[in-house]
Amino acid sequence: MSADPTAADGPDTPPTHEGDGPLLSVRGLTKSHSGDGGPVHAVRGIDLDVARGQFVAITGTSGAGKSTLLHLLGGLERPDSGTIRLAGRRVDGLSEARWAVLRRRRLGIVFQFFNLVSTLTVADNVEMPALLAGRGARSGRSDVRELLVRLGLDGKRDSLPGDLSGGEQQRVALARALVNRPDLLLADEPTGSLDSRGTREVVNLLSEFHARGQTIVLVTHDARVASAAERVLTVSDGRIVDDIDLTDGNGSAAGAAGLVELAE
Ligand SMILES: Nc1ncnc2c1ncn2[C@@H]1O[C@H](COP(=O)(O)OP(=O)(O)OP(=O)(O)O)[C@@H](O)[C@H]1O
Repeated sequence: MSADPTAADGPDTPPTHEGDGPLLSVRGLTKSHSGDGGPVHAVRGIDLDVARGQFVAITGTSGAGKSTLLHLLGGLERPDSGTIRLAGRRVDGLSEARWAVLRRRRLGIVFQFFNLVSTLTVADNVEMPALLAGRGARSGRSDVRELLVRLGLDGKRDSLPGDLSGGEQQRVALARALVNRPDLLLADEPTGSLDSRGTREVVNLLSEFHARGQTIVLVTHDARVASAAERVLTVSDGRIVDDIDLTDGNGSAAGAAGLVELAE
């Protein structure tokens, strides 16, 4: 992995080596939104470590603060206090421009609504982040081809997003998020607008990428989706109130049961 181009550390930050410690480390994270009746304390002091390769699902009732937390982790919103470290480097104080670089090079983000460019083909949508990250078109294209094949979308490479099913569009969004081989995939309700078939497709792909070592942090309302993860956090009123390890002790997700359920 190349040196972090976005280093935001001040002199107080001890040097760390990538690979040491958790991929993601959050301490004392808080965030309020301004609401009509005063500040809404969406995130109220979250501590969280996510190991490399871990698949973490964040669940909780509506308004619990899940999306705000995910947005903070992706630099889409700024914390009021607390620290976020990615691969040992503090990133919470990065400028907009540096967050943009970080997102392009090291993060993949998927949302409920796929945010594809409607006038670009599937292949061009997927290739876009590789081009934006300054990777040569040729290496970008071979990665795009490989991803489209792996995601079962090769036959759709020249289609426009509007001609695809919801599940297919989310697979394109997933391919776009993964094309730069991100350290961390963040997903906010990625199955929230899909039917059960689309949900199954996306969950199976997430499980497959996790099995290949992809670190994933996913927000979901859907217990079946959460059960594909190996660790499930419950957020309530801006705090983590439960942290369950679903692995069976051998490193494999007990959530395979969830996949079976989805496949029926
Ligand atoms: N931009 C905003 N401005 C004002 N309040 C906000 C904003 N975004 C979120 N909130 C409030 O912050 C709290 C947490 O919202 P958040 O969207 O993080 O919760 P959530 O758990 O993701 O909910 P849902 O599952 O419904 O998406 C809620 O009370 C919400 O109304």
